[in-house]
Parts: sequence; structure tokens; C-alpha cells
Amino acid sequence: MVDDASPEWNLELEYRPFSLELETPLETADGTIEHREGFLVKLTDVAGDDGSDTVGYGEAAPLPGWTESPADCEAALARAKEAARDGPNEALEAVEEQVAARHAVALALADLGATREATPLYRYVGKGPMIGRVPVNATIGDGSPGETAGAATDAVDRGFQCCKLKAGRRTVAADVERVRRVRDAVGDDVELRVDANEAWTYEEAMRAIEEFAALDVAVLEQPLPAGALEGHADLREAAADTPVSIALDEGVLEHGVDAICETRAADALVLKPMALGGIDVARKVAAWVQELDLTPIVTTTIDGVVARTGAVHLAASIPDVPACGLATGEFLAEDLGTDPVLMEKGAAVVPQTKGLGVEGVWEA
Ligand SMILES: O=C(O)CCC(=O)C1=CC=C[C@@H](O)[C@@H]1C(=O)O
Ligand SMILES: [Mg+2]
Repeated sequence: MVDDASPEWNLELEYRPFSLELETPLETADGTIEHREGFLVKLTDVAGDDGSDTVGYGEAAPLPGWTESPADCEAALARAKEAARDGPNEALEAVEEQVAARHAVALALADLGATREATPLYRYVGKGPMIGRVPVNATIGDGSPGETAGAATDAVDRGFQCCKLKAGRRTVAADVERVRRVRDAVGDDVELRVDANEAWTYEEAMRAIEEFAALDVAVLEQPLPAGALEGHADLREAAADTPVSIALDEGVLEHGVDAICETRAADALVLKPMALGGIDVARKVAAWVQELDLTPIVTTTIDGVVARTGAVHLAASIPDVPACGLATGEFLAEDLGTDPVLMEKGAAVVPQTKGLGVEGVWEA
């Protein structure tokens, strides 16, 4: 809900489709992401005679298996376009059930509000202190052992101190070999995470944990299918004396935070604002997760610059956030506009200009 005490709104919502090719397809156990399609949203608060218009941007990038379909997303945005004339809450209600569409509308509203208050988005949504940088992980696809070790070495050379390796497309033994090659290549000081995207059985995951413990893997993300809450709880217990934490990603969408906490199925939760329905929703979930002593990790869904920068602001608004999956712009061969976020020494430098800090996307 948008605060009704805020000044009068006179909103006009526009949207248009985009399609972005990936420079390097991202190979995962769940399939290969080769391009991203979606809708760019522009929300204008049309001023009266006395002032100038304020603009906010949002992005809806539906991803099969994670959000509504592109057609449902577009239909929801068409409803929001009509409803926006009645106000911000009406616009949000029109996209309530479609997470990617809601993400776009909520982000455009927040960008507009923060721009109007001349505040960077993360401070507008979080009301917290100034944050200069948020730590990020490198994202490394499920390639051969040589490719994986090469990509990790390259990432570490560029300053990343945390690498998340996709896994689960081959045998556990082969994945262990990949991780071993990476560990040998990057040394002991780099944090390694592995994301299996639901690929393993309980026995396979147990075997992986035993081997990963010896390789000092810090996080194992979604080893079992999303439905396997008890299975993850058992894995977590088995891994308790090892360096390996269990994170859920697909499981968060399937079960929600409460069920995961009740069953003690995870140490960390991956929060994708595009799949959760917006950075406002993800922020509430993050606060709830931290209250329950779990770790929130923010990641993109390999989005364009608008959603990606929104995720950077979201992470900057979360106290003590660990390395997040935000360095995904490099996967894209093209983008919606200029990237305002510099990646430097394993951190995203948070834009400090008003709003999102993304400019020129509508004109591009
Ligand atoms: O977390 C990261 O490092 C980047 C984002 C990422 O890995 C993903 C984005 C979109 C779909 C998924 O295959 C994948 C994930 O499961 O976390
Ligand atoms: Mg994941």
C-alpha cells in the first residue's frame, strides 16, 4: 500500500515490451536461460500548472517456472494502466496476483516517490543509513570442470570474493570434481556456493554435502525439489557440523517463510524480488527472515538494468546483507539502458542519486 498521506497523485502508466539476448547463456539444472523478455514500465506523475512531471521506471521480466506467463503479465499491466488513473493503490491492486507485473508497478511507484523526495531508492524504502556498497557473488554457469574453474578464476581476478556455481546437470561426482577444480584454482579465501536448482535426491545431496564440506563450500542452494521441506530439514541437520549452510530458493516460493522456519528447513533464503512480487514485498520478507535468525540473500532473475538496479537498492536497504546475486548484468549482450551500478572488488557500488538512478531507458 502506498501511504495515503502522500501528496496528490495524477498518474499515467505506460509500458512497452523488450527482448534482451544473453551474451553468455546461463546453464542451470533447470534449463538454459538464453534471452529475457519483458516489459518496461514508465509511470509519470503529471504535475499541475505549478510544477514539472516526475517519472518512475519499473520492469516486469516474467521467467517460466518463477512468475506468471508473459501473456498474463501483459494483461495485468494493461489493467494497471487503466487503474493507475485512480491512484497508486488501485494500480497495485490490478497486478496483485501477477508477481512480475506487480514488481514493475511497485518499483515504478517507489522510483517515482524517491525521485520526488530527491532520495536514493534504498533510503526511501528502508529509511536506514547511507550505504556505499553491497557485497555480491559472481554467478557461474553449469559448464565443464575447465570452463567452471576458468570462469571462477576470471571472477576472482576481477575482484569477486564469492562465487556461486550452478550444478546438478551431471553426476554428483562430476559436480564435486568441478568444485574441487574451482577450489584449487581460487584458493582457500574465496567463498564458494553451489546452486543445484532442485536436481538431487536426498542421497545425492547427502553425498554432495559430505564432499563439499571438505572443500569448504559455504552454501548449498536448493539441492532437492521445492516440495521437499522435510528432506531439506534433514539435510540441514546433517550439515549442522559442517561449513555447509542450506539455502532455499524455489522452496521459498512454494512454502513461504513460516513453513520453512517451523520445519527448520534452511539457514538462508534466496529472495528474488521479481518472483516475490516486488522489492517492497521482498523487503518485508527479508526483515521477517532476519527476525527469525535466517539469512536473506537477494538475487536477480537475470534482469534488465531497471530491475537489477532495484534489487541492488533492495539489498542496500537490508542491514548486514551477505553477498548477493546481483552481478548478473554481465550475462546480457544488450541492456535497457546505461548501468548506474559499478561492480568493484566484489561489491556493487550503490547509486546515491535520487530514485533508482537509472536514466534514459525510455528514450533508448
Ligand atoms: O544468484 C545469483 O547469483 C544470480 C541469479 C541466479 O542464479 C538465478 C536467476 C534466475 C534463475 C535461476 O536459475 C537462478 C537461481 O536459481 O538462483
Ligand atoms: Mg537458485
